[in-house]
Amino acid sequence: MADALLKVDGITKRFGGILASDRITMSVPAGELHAIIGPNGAGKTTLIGQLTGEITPSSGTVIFAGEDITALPTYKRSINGLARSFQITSLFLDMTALDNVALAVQAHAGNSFHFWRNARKQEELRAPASAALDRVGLSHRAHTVVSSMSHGEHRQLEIAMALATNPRMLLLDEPMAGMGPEESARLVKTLLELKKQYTILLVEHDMEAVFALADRISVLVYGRVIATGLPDEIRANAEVRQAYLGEQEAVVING
Ligand SMILES: Nc1ncnc2c1ncn2[C@@H]1O[C@H](COP(=O)(O)OP(=O)(O)OP(=O)(O)O)[C@@H](O)[C@H]1O
Repeated sequence: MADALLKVDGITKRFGGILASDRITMSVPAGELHAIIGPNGAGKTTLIGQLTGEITPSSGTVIFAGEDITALPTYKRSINGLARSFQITSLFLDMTALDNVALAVQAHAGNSFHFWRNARKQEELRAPASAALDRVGLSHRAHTVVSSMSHGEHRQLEIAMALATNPRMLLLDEPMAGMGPEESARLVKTLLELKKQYTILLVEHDMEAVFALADRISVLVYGRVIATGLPDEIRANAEVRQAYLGEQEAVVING
């Protein structure tokens, strides 16, 4: 797939005796929402970590937009346009939603910005921050202090912070985790909009969300990709059903 935006070639990661990534090869063309599913401990977070640069693979390469980024640190990958949604732990709880996103814009821009220095620079940070909040449906909460927002809103805010870095591709690690059905449904709607503009890699346990959103799905089991395909192909795949989807059958079959 010559025009893949992201190409992972033979990524392997060992933690002592555990093979957390076992020669993972996959590619995500521009414009695709690619979901990674698999049971607990399958190696999904380890894979994402190797894409963001937080974990160094034992072997294999990661190519993004035609460039070998395997050895690049996280901040350089972010500058290249590969953005991971921020973690809740990185939110400043006593600041407003808008200021949190503005700080993400500033962090991405590096030292060329000094956040509180003058009004014009503040506006340069706040305009893209405001646009990012709008894209995740949080405009009405822009001036709300983050500590008084719900868990679901925090997760939306993390995505807004990733969007504020003007990425080409978004890496989302379990964005629905800890959400109730209503919050999940709202986030699915948001992601349906975002997928029109961004290439997205989504790790998610919520099968209803995955099958509502994914263009293609890869299934990881014991660090190995056992299947990649269209949602219908994954639903029908006997090995996948046996390894993983059996327990999710009601959702998947009716999905
Ligand atoms: N830093 C580490 N040191 C040792 N073992 C690790 C480390 N990180 C992950 N592992 C192991 O690697 C395997 C894959 O873990 P990983 O967290 O990537 O799975 P996962 O699919 O994200 O799981 P979950 O769905 O529960 O989040 C597991 O066996 C885990 O215990």
